[in-house]
Amino acid sequence: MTSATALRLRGVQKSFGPVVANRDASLEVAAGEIHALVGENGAGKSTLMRILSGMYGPDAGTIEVAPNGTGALRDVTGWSTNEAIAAGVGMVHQHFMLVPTLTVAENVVLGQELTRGWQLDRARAEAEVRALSERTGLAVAADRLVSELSVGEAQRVEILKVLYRGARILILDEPTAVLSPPEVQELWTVLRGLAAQGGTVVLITHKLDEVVDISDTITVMRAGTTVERIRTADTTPQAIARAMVGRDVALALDAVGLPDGDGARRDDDAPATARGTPLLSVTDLVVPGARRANEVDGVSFTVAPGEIFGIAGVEGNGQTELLEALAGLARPTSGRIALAGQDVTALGVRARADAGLSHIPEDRHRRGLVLDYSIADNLILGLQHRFARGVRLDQPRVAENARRLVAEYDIRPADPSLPARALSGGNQQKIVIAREMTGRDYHVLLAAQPTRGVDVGAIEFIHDQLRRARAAGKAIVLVSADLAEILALADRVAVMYRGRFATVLPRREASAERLGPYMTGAAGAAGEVAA
Ligand SMILES: Nc1ncnc2c1ncn2[C@@H]1O[C@H](COP(=O)(O)OP(=O)(O)OP(=O)(O)O)[C@@H](O)[C@H]1O
Repeated sequence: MTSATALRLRGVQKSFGPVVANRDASLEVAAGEIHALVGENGAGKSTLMRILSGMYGPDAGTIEVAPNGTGALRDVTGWSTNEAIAAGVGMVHQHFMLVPTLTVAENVVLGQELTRGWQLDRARAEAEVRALSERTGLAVAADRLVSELSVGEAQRVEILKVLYRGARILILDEPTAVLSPPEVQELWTVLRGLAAQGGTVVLITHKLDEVVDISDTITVMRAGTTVERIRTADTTPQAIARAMVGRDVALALDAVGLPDGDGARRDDDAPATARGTPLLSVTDLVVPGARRANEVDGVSFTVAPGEIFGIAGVEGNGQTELLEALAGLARPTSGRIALAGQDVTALGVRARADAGLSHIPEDRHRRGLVLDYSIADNLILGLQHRFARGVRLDQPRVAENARRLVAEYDIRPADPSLPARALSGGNQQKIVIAREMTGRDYHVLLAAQPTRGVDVGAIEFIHDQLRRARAAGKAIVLVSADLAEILALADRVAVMYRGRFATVLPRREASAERLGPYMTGAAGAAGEVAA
């Protein structure tokens, strides 16, 4: 490696109470390099990067950084986030840290306010954010409220915010978990541009095809420590997976988007056609929204027992609102939703759950978990009435349920009394999946980004659970930004574009090549051709 070292971490140690998150972890990245940090859920990746970005101080070890990614290394051990930002080190977190009541532009300039007199110069902020958005190719509407954004859009705002602060060492924690393939390509262009100008990128991702695609070097973490450093050119996704997990996970690899012809596994156990009266029937559904007059603009479909209905599309085309309306979290202005023959359009969340609906929400922090509750309590969230004895919870049953699910879903650390907040992102996701797939006898499962942030081993497991649910005759609506995931699981695939289904295809006719133009609006219903 001829370039100068941009950052060096040595012997980093960090514990949270009894949990050792990092032990003797080391990392070295050269300036101008895109470096991937990989490892199983809970391996300690986020913690290590939070230490680098000043969010946590290490218990032991040293952090050295070349300010602005160039020049001599400086010992910055224990620095604050503000000091890190001033030295050009910025981190985009896995869970968003934006202020929902402010606009996109206000969030981006927050802390670096452009003032006019006493007031924020909103027009200037918006103009600057628009210019940055154009320069980087990260499309956002500068004047929109953050509370109205989909997770994919919020992700772009987080990246813009860090770039606005002049980051030269950019740390991204699973940035592509909610991005569709074209959005991922856009992000790669941004990162390559940054690296070409001498910037440095550390990327945490579970998608090993991305690692091979974008990184120059890789560090593998296992159980809190860094176990291997690899040059990307010398490795394969299979070898990286083996280093991460310590066993062969070849089966899961094609389901996470490794190219094999059309980029997805053929699902041989999929039923040729699912039969029977639909368990979910949606007719002319219209949901109002902030971006467009109708976020969901007249959508109709049915899902039969034993069928997985996949909804693909670029984030922000109404998928979020569609699922929220189906779950009872958003009110449609017109249309009808029937669940196992019962009209549930006017029912609330709880009544729909009782009618046989389960929901894995896309935003696990806002909708899926109470972070300060224990793992055990989160595993019965919304199901408390089923665990009641008189007016109290039947604690032995709650504990038994937690013990069983923690073991079955391999939730780590395996201590049900820990608050959900103390778990890594992927382990938090496993809590939501475990609860929604086992807690009630459901007919219909709404699964939004079900494998977001989970590692290859866990993806394999979750996909298996979804296939089992299908085999047991459930109707499943799967929304995923990951087209490979949709193609691996769905029996039919709809592409959502600007609030409508641009196409619905049986799996055997769906491929990345065929669906791509519908996702970008280049092809669509009535043969419209978008500008
Ligand atoms: N604030 C915290 N309080 C208590 N424990 C924590 C905290 N943050 C992390 N941990 C624990 O430290 C370990 C490492 O977590 P970390 O988030 O760094 O893992 P990760 O590799 O980023 O995982 P993932 O891929 O799931 O995001 C986990 O066991 C986690 O439960």
